[in-house]
Amino acid sequence: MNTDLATLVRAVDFAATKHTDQRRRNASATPYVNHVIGVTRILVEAGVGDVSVLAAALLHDTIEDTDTTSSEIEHEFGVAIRTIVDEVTDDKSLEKHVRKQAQIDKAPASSTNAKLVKLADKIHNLRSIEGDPPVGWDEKRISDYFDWAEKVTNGCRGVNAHMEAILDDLYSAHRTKRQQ
Ligand SMILES: Nc1nc2c(ncn2[C@@H]2O[C@H](COP(=O)(O)OP(=O)(O)O)[C@@H](OP(=O)(O)OP(=O)(O)O)[C@H]2O)c(=O)[nH]1
Repeated sequence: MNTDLATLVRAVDFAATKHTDQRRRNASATPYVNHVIGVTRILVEAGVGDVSVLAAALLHDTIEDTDTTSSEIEHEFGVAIRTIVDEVTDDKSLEKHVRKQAQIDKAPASSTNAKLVKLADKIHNLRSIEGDPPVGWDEKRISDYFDWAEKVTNGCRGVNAHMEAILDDLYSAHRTKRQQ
């Protein structure tokens, strides 16, 4: 058996099961699992082939947004994948502004693997905000998200030129749009 392929298929199955009742906040309420699959696709297209990073991308919102525990991830997928998922998991018990600041503060000292997942995650969120924003988000909320995401991803630079170039283009296009 190809164990890397098996790990990835188990991760996508696990994520689809855990996120089964969740939807994104866009108008068409896209199934949540589309986000984590999209994030993983961005990594693959950026040349990332490490199965631990790809599996962690598929699982990156399971602890934060479902009943999944860190030990469950470790039991199912091992320590390496659990470590990356833990690193990119926000502490939802914190107040929103503290949690958002923590992402900015934690980014520079994160592992390379966690930075890769963060960059892809933000690319997917920013692209979807441009084309199909969460319901109720006005121009200011969108701009605030771009500004915050830029601070987080600035702390993740130096790990993947392809994704960093995509982000540069997204931030620059958004600035141009804002000035019009
Ligand atoms: N663009 C977009 N985002 C959506 C959508 N549905 C849910 N989200 C999530 O909403 C978060 C951004 O909304 P905020 O109001 O800033 O944050 P909050 O949900 O954490 O309070 C993102 O999480 P994040 O904390 O930035 O990243 P993550 O680490 O949770 O992925 C994103 O994953 C959607 O339809 N479009």
